[in-house]
Amino acid sequence: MDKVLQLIYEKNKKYCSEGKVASYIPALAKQDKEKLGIAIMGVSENGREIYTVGDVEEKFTMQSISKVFTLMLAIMDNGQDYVFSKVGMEPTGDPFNSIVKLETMNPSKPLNPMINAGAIAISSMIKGKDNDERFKRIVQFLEEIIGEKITFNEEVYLSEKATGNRNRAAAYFMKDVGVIQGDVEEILDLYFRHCSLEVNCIQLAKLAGMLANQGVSVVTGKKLVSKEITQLVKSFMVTCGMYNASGEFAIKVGIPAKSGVGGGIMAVVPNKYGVALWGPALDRVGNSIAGVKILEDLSKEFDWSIF
Ligand SMILES: NC(=O)CC[C@H](N)C(=O)O
Repeated sequence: MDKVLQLIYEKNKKYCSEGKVASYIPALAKQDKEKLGIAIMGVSENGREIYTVGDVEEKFTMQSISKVFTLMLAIMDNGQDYVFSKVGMEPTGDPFNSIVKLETMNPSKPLNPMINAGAIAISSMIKGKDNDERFKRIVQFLEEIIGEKITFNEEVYLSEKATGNRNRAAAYFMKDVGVIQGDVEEILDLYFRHCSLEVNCIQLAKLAGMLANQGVSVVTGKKLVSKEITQLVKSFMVTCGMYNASGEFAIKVGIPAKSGVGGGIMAVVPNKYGVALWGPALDRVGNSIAGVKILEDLSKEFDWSIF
C-alpha cells in the first residue's frame, strides 16, 4: 500500500495548481493550495494500521464534512421520522449553497441534509440547554470516535459568521415556513461553529474508519452509532456527499464520500478502510481537485467501488 500511495500522490500533486482555494469565506482564502495529504486507516481487527503520505499532520476546518456527524447526532436525538419530516432525502443538481429550490418544494423543506440549508435545519435539532452545550456534544461525539481532543478554528468561524449571508437567508426562510424552530442566529452560530472544527488527515481517517466499521470506533473499540444510522449516512454520502458532482463521483470512484470547502474529503471503503484526503485547491463545484483524482486512482488500483 505505502508504495502505491506514494506513486499516486506524486502523479496527482500537479492538480493542486489547477484548482482554487475557497475565498467566499475570507479566512479560507489564506490556505496554501499546494498542500496535499492522504491518510488511509485499516479497520479490520488484524489490520488497523494507518498509511499516510504528504501533509497529514496539518489541521484544516471540516466544513461540510461535519454535516455527516451532526446528522447522526440529530437522528440519535430525535429519531428518523422527525428528522426526515423536516429535511428531504433527495440529491440536488444545484450547488451546496443554493437556495433556489427551498421555496418551490412542496411541502417546503431542504432537499437533503448535506446541502447547507439541510445541514442548518439539522443543527437546529441538536439537543442541549444552550448553544455551548449543543456544540460541546458535537465536539465530544467526534472526540469519542477518534479518542483524542478536537480543535476549533476561531478565525474561520468568525470569518464565516461575518460573511455567511446566503446561509442566513436560507435559515430565515426555513424559520418562516416552519422547517426550523428556535432562534435563527443561534442555530446559524452552531452551524458556523461545527463547520470550523479542525482535523488533520490522520484524525479524519479515524472518523471515516468508524463509518467503515459500522459505528464502532477503530481507536477505542466502542460502539457509538447503530449500524442502521451509519448505513443511512453513507447512503447520503453516495447520493449527495460530493455536492452536484456526486453522480460523476459514484461512477468514477464508487464509494461513500463527503467533502468540505476547507479541502478535506472523508471517504469510506465499507469494512475495509477509512480514507482522508486534504488539498485546499478546489474544482468548480468545491471538491478538492487533487483529492478527487487521487480517489479515482485509489479506487481503480484497489478495486474499491461498491457497485
Ligand atoms: N461545502 C461546504 O463545505 C460548505 C460549508 C460552509 N461552512 C458553508 O456553509 O458555506
